[in-house]
Amino acid sequence: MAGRVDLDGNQIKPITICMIGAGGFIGSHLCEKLMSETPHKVLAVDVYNDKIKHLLEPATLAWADRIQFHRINIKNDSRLEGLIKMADLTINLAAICTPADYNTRPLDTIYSNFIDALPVVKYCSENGKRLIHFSTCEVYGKTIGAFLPKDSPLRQDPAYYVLKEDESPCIFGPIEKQRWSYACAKQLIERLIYAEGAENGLEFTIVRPFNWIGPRMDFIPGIDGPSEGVPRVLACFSNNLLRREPLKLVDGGESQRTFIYIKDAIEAILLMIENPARANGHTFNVGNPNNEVNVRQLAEMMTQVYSKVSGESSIETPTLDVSSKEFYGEGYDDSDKRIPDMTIINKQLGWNPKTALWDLLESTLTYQHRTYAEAIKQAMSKTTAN
Ligand SMILES: NC(=O)c1ccc[n+]([C@@H]2O[C@H](COP(=O)([O-])OP(=O)(O)OC[C@H]3O[C@@H](n4cnc5c(N)ncnc54)[C@H](O)[C@@H]3O)[C@@H](O)[C@H]2O)c1
Ligand SMILES: O=c1ccn([C@@H]2O[C@H](COP(=O)(O)OP(=O)(O)O[C@H]3OC[C@](O)(CO)[C@H]3O)[C@@H](O)[C@H]2O)c(=O)[nH]1
Repeated sequence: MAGRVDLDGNQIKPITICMIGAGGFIGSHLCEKLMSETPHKVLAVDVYNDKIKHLLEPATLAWADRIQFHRINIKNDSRLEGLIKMADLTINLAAICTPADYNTRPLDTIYSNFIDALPVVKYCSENGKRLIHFSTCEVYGKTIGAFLPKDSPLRQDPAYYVLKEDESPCIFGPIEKQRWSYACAKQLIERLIYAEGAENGLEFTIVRPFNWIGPRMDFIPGIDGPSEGVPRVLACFSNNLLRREPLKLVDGGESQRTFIYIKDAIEAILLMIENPARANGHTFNVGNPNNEVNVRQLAEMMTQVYSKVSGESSIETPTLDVSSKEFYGEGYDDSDKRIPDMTIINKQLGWNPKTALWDLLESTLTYQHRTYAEAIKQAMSKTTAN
């Protein structure tokens, strides 16, 4: 760790980071990276710590004096401002960010993604502290291309669907499509942060993740999360594969996504943390434009990869079509296609993603199989016995 330098050749000084939402999927990987590869300290704030337990215990771990867990709900805890004041940088990851919640719990979604983030922005601005805020690729909503006639040759032109931080519009559906409650709340907090930068000099960076996936993402229903819960697609499909049931394709599985391996994405965040002069004032897409599939192709690939890592053959009918109303309920809508433009992050931080989709699915599904296969077998045999 000695002699680490930033992208401009300057010595990197150890800093203290207040990481809100540190106990979640991204937070757990970021904490791991900061502990194992940097000298920085982390004040880890969350309501849960299961995903970072391995970093907190035992006290003999090499980084034991560099990470502290604070069980705090940022909705209503006066300790938050003190922690932000103690830190050089605040990273805010806290959010409700599973699509199944956006149309069924729209108020919680809006409060979580806008109202609860307000004090964080305010404390950073008032105390002259730097902020890295996690937004989402969903702020782009639908592509311009989605509104072109199905047979239009313009649909082949990247200008109509590649998503650019400083050019693309944010296109959401009507208000009764409550799916967009999340994207709209994220967009407004981005605008507020930008305005704090413009009017009050807040030093900020906004991150727009494009479907980061990997180990520890969400939960497996009935094992380490509620039986009726609906996580994001990686965990939904992992759950189906582990239980040997068909993978459910919402509205034909036609929506397209680009998936990036969490470990590649975390490299980008570390560059932002350690290169403030290059990252401040910017909004960055963080994704892998080379890993595009539609959801049906994702299901097929996951089925093949899971067979390989588990040694089990796939079931006779591997997928099942379901309507979005049946799966998510009233008010669901979808982003059609999400390809990140990489110009800004490339220019500012020289960062590029590395891992191909097949490879990231192989390491992720190996983890899912090792972590959950036995627990699922036991849970399923109990259900059969009852
Ligand atoms: N994973 C992705 O691909 C992705 C994509 C787009 C945007 N994002 C954004 O990145 C951030 C992190 O996402 P994630 O995938 O790690 O989600 P996650 O749900 O795993 O992590 C969020 C964490 O925030 C915590 N949290 C929520 N409300 C809180 C509160 N009031 N007080 C304290 N802690 C609270 C949760 O307990 C959880 O541990 C979110 O802001 C999300 O919108 C993620
Ligand atoms: O069993 C399932 C689950 C989902 N789908 C479809 O897969 C697409 C992707 O779904 P998911 O990963 O759950 O979420 P989104 O990509 O739509 O949204 C996320 O993007 C970033 C973030 O902001 C945070 O992670 C979040 O909002 C989608 O088309 C589902 O309908 C399926 O077919 N079967």
